[in-house]
Amino acid sequence: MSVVMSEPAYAVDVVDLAKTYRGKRNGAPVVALSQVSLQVPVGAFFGLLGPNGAGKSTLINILAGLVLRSSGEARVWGFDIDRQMRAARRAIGVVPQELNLDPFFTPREAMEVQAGLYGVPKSERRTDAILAAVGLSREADSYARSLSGGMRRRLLVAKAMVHAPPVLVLDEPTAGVDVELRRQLWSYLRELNANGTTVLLTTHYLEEAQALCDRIAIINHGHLIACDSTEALLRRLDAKTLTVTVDRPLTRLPEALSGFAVELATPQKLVFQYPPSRVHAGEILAAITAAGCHVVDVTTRETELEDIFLKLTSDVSPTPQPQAVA
Ligand SMILES: Nc1ncnc2c1ncn2[C@@H]1O[C@H](COP(=O)(O)OP(=O)(O)OP(=O)(O)O)[C@@H](O)[C@H]1O
Repeated sequence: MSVVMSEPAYAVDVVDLAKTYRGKRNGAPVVALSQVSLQVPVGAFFGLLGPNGAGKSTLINILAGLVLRSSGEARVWGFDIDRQMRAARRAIGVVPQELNLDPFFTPREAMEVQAGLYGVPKSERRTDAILAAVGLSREADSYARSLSGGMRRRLLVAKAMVHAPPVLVLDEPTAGVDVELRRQLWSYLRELNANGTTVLLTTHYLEEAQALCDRIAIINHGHLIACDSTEALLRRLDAKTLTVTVDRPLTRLPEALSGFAVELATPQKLVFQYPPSRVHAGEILAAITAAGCHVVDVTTRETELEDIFLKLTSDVSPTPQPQAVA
């Protein structure tokens, strides 16, 4: 079954989405999502980031039809998740966080069962091709219980792709996957994305989001606190670090450097923090020379997503607001 659905305005469109879980054993209700609005463009590689308990799984489980929203709107590939539920579910493939595989099914059997669930005609099934793409051809007929954690994770990705959905959603796809397999999975996801699949993933790994995603949304305590292109998010901090080793020990900062945010990390090492949009590293190096020092070594550190993430998530209050319970 190929993707014949016409192209919508957005692959995923969420408006004012809110979810409050009933409290467990008469406990207070838990606000998991609060008025979240975001759009995932068609063809995007979109990262949903946030600390533990931020509401990431709740959001994707609502899109997948596994959790009922309390209020707001959600569309997958233009289909309303309630009013056009069947079409919305066909448009999405979900790779869950838990490795929930039947241990007595082989990967081939698991794929066939999944294809049957989605009503994919036998002639249109691509079991072998998908298993090959995720590197599981050799294990196609082994019991799932004999697969390693990384292989199981890849089988889950393969299962989510049986009905060739235009949108693939992955909840923490590389949790517990070793570096080598993580790279393999990344390259498979990149390939899928390059071939037109819109990918939405949640991750704790900022490095992962930075490496893969062209757009990133950050949620914290159920609130959307940023949604931008990865590049713009990185630019937002406008901060770089330049570490300069000079040829002689300094007892104090030279006068010529007083206009910079700089500190002496060691007698021969100066650490500068500067906004690259307004200050060029060359100006700093020229000032060091003007101060009578020779530069022996220079290193720079770019802003990383982690810096922005820490900055953004540190100033949002965790106080949950009681709302209507679904
Ligand atoms: N079924 C449930 N019943 C009650 N509370 C829930 C339920 N599922 C999630 N929650 C709560 O909702 C909040 C958001 O949880 P969610 O799993 O969506 O976060 P997350 O960002 O995916 O976290 P993690 O990264 O740890 O998976 C948390 O406070 C969580 O305890």
